[in-house]
Amino acid sequence: MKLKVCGMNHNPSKVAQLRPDYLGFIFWEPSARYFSGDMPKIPSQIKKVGVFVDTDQEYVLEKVSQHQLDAIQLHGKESAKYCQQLKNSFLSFRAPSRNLDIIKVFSIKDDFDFSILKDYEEVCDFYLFDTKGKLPGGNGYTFDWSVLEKYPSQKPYFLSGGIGLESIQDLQEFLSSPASKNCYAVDVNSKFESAPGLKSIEDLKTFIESLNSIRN
Ligand SMILES: O=C(O)c1ccccc1N[C@@H]1O[C@H](COP(=O)(O)O)[C@@H](O)[C@H]1O
Repeated sequence: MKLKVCGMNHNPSKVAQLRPDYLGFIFWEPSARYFSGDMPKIPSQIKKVGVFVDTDQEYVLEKVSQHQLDAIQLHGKESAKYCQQLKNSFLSFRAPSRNLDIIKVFSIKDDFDFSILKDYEEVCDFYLFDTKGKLPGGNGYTFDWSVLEKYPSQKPYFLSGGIGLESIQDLQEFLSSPASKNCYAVDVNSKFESAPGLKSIEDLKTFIESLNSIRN
């Protein structure tokens, strides 16, 4: 099980020392976690993810290039066509040896119509399931993960939305259930903060230890 820590702002280098698989940077200006600084040096094995919400493709590509992003997380209502166009544009301006993964987010309230995924199957690399809330993301609430029992795809997905230290037992149960078959990564954000964008290193350490014990 991979781990993504999102909403990097004030202490990304400290979080990077914990060696998560992914670090997320929010490029949606209204967010309290909006990242506008210089990218610190991050070990190359940690993938840098840019999080965008219904924005111009030029802006996305500019950030990809400026910060050498490895993946983009599309956290709005981006269409499958938008995802395809982004991938094509990226391929046309980047050396083919570099990759850009597209993570398309879908927000879940009580139930979810998985038929919507059909259009995205060919044009993104991962899905991410978050909780529907007032904001596009970072709401800090979990959704009922049993919805994923009906997940119809083989595509790996990130499990997100309000995951915190108190979620460990639920995670353990979920990850040993058939519903988690294609769960590729756990994504954490606001539940590990003492202020927006300032991650609690001690809490993350505790979480990583627990996640590792579930993984083994
Ligand atoms: O965190 C934000 O401010 C944010 C703003 C706009 C889009 C996405 C955002 N965060 C993403 O939301 C999920 C869930 O976060 P949480 O655990 O509920 O706080 C996470 O993937 C973040 O990348």
